Amino acid sequence: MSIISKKYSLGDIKLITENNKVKNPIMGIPAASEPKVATGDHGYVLEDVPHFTDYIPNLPTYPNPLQDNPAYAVVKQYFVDTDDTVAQQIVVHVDSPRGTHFRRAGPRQKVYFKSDDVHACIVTCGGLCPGLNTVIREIVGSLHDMYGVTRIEGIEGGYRGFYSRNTIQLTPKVTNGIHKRGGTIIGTSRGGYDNQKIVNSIEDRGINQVYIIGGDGTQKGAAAIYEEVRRRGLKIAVVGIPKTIDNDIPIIDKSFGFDTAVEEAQRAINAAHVEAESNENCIGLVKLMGRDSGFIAMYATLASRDVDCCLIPESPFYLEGPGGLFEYIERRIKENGHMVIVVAEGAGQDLVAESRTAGGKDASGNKVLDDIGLWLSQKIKGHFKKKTDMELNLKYIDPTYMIRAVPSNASDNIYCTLLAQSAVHGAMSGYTGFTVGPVHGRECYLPFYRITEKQNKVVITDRMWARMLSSTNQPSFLNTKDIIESNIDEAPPTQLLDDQVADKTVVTKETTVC
Ligand SMILES: Nc1ncnc2c1ncn2[C@@H]1O[C@H](COP(=O)(O)OP(=O)(O)OP(=O)(O)O)[C@@H](O)[C@H]1O
Ligand SMILES: O=P(O)(O)OC[C@H]1O[C@](O)(CO)[C@@H](O)[C@@H]1O
Ligand SMILES: [Mg+2]
Repeated sequence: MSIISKKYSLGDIKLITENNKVKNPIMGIPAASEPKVATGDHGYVLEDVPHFTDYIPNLPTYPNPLQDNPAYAVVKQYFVDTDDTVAQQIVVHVDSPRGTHFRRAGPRQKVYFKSDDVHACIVTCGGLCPGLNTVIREIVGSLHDMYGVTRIEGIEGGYRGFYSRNTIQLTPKVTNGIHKRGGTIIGTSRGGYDNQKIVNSIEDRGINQVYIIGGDGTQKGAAAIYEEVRRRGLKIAVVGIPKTIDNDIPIIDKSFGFDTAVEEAQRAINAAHVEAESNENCIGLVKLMGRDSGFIAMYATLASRDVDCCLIPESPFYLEGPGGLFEYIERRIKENGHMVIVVAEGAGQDLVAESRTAGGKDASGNKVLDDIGLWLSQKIKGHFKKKTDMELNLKYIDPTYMIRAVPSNASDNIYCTLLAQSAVHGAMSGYTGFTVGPVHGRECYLPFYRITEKQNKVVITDRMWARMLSSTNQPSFLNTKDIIESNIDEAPPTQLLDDQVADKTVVTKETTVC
């Protein structure tokens, strides 16, 4: 089987199931819901993605048409070696096991589809994000220009579009230039997920490659679509492309659109700073997106250097008393005459809860948050009116939707291009039930469960948060107990950190890391 490196004998590499039962990779095919994990010498672990050959026997293969493409023919070793994998951890110690690896993305020598037989579709789900149109454009371009595929459809309006809307024909002509526009030309939505209706629609339309662009909720839905497709024994590649402006998807370096969002947030922070500087005793308060993760707020703050306080969901804070937010604001205004505060929308929700107005869930089941920006504005104004003789000026700027409605910037456009090309190469090569993304700058195929099992969060015991604190000079609002109870116990995330801790678990050849 292709998951087994040819360099190892079967005795050296074992396919492991979730229950730690070792299966002979030739005799036993893991059930769909079981992770496909192989181990090798020195603690090498491959968390692989499914392939058609796992559940459909005797499939024909074809030479990859890219070998005749003049643009790629000159590139030496253009095709990815089937044994290439990418390490999850790159900071290691001399005695570290080799650790977890993911399959490297890219074109393979053999493909599992004839170009004329491919019938692809693309769907975008969840909130908007800069770069959605670029990914759509580049999937269409990659399928058409690299593999000669001509039947590509856009599913309108998210998951529910599979069973309730007509499709849009996507061609290079239709998608040309869309990367310069924000939003998604095929529309998006929350809710409306019906697994059976979606798979029925895919099957009825004769679609055999499904590209699903969306966040954590969308990827959970994509995983379930893959399971159903596999249960029905269909040769349909189900491919996820992770999208989240909040950068809360684990494993991958960062998500597309995040850079653009941080850049766009600078405009709001600059405006807040101009207002604050020009008016007496003035606070410029900016609310940015980030339901559960404060990456946009943290990176926008670090980039700007004009921010005096950044509040995120991961770092609890309090208003009154010594070491609290009000005390810090009073000091800062006395010293400087003005200040800028950036608050992520999910910050301080425990405080707002006392006077909750929102509540409930959206169509996808996400918690509807109270407006922390408005709440904080009122609290700060109220405090200064009551407790000080200072006339306080507060300018509240809420650019939330503006930072995600813009087109993607240059670096995100390139990022989206690599994602789309990797996704198409993966599907053409027979991989399915996977999502794609960069791990330490290398595009990888990742099993769905690895990116949906938890959310990526800012680690407040990490050096990046310390850099942020030292740039604003704000108090940490934490005591030792808070720090101990914070995410310190969790495995170190991979995103945007420069001090990853090497996995020191001693892993022997027979040990599983699932
Ligand atoms: N656990 C789940 N299983 C199947 N489908 C889901 C699940 N969670 C969400 N979905 C569906 O996925 C789609 C998008 O979900 P959601 O609105 O939560 O956005 P998302 O993909 O998480 O993106 P983001 O939150 O970054 O905007 C919706 O159609 C929703 O019904
Ligand atoms: O108002 P909508 O469209 O549901 O989107 C808001 C949510 O989308 C996100 O940007 C995630 O996509 C969150 O940060 C935010 O809470
Ligand atoms: Mg989500």
